[in-house]
Amino acid sequence: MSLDVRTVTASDYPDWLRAVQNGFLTAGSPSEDDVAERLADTDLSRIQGAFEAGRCVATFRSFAQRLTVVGGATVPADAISGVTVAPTHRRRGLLSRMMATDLAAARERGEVVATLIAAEYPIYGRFGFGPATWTTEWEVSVHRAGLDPRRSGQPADGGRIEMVDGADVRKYGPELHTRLAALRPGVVSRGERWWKRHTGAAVTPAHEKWTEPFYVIHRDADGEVDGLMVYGTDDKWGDAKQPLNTATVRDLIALNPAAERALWLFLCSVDWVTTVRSGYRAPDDLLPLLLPDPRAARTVSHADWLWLRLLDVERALEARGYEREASLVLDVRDGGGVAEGRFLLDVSPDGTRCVPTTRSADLTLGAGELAALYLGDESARRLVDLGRAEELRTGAAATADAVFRTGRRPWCPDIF
Ligand SMILES: CC(=O)SCCNC(=O)CCNC(=O)[C@H](O)C(C)(C)COP(=O)(O)OP(=O)(O)OC[C@H]1O[C@@H](n2cnc3c(N)ncnc32)[C@H](O)[C@@H]1OP(=O)(O)O
Repeated sequence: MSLDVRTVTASDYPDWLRAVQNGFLTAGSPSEDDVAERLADTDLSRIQGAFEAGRCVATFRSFAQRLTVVGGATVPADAISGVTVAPTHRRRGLLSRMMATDLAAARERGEVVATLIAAEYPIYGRFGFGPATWTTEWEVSVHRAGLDPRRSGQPADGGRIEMVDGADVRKYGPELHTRLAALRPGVVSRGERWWKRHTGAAVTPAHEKWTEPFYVIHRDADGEVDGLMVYGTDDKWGDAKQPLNTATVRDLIALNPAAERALWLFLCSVDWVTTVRSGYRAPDDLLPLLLPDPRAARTVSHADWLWLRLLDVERALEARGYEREASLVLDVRDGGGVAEGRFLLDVSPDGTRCVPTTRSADLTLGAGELAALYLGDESARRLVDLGRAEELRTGAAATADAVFRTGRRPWCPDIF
């Protein structure tokens, strides 16, 4: 039977969406409302499908995104999502084919990186991606945390926590997120639909159950909104009538440590809440260490999160900021792909320059390893010790670490 791999049309879209849903192991088809709402927010020219006998058997989607890099600039990113191949058609190269088409188009459009959240670790390294941010989720036993149970949920520094509703979150959230993006490498842009979906103002897919969460904002002492938290609770009680609620954070944006601290302490002060589940946070979030007893926070998940693929090494390395001056020659291996080459990174008071060079290399590494270093999270020394990078000049890994690494780790709050 012949297989047609092509760009999807509006009439293909319901079946394409059904294939995505089924590929992610949810049976059935999406509702007409869900299809219509997603279609309105979709650039069909960036959606690929493989069709056989009139049925979609593989899916691939990309969309325009901005990624914050070290120093606060953003670069245009090719965000990849909805990658599925039906179990009947796996391991015949369909993903490889659609990925090659998409990355070539992204490079043509001038996008600097490609981004994705990997369903499984082993899938995307072969396509030049590397894990650029990691995430940690904690579960806090509130009674063990050593917090004074008599304290109020309000901060003592003049700031204020207010309970609000979904419409307030749609009002304050986008600007807060934009301000967060200027501060934190790894943050990716959020469209309007994200805010609607996460505040109950969009159609809920038939297979998902929407429950209204609680919404709170934090104001600083001048009344300016500088934090936001969305959390749900589960209404659990013990046999002897003890409250045993778990509060699970769905979203938490804090523009400064005071707001971050106030939001966590607020949640740990809600009566009946005995467990706080943090949601996916930066591995160096303030949460565990701000508690008097950080061991009350058990790590329940720690894993790779945002994967990156550099599409334009020169623009990518010139876009980010560096803590110190440097001159480093990187030999990047990319299987002949777009990141392949030898590049001189020159950081000086006059600015940053990254250009192809014939000078001898200091460090040689794969495209995925360069992606892992790019936002400052990975250590060049560790990559050399793992045998994934080679130091051609003594001290080059230490220089790379001094140049690339950051004080706080990059973090991507979103899944897409
Ligand atoms: C960004 C996102 O959307 S993440 C979501 C990814 N999707 C899923 O996890 C849904 C379930 N899985 C699938 O739909 C499919 O198995 C996919 C999309 C992961 C892979 O699609 P395929 O068409 O089978 O991949 P393709 O045939 O191009 O494989 C290319 C290579 O990757 C390897 N590979 C593919 N998937 C995996 C995997 N899950 N684990 C390990 N290796 C893998 C293949 O073995 C092949 O290796 P080879 O070149 O050495 O032979």
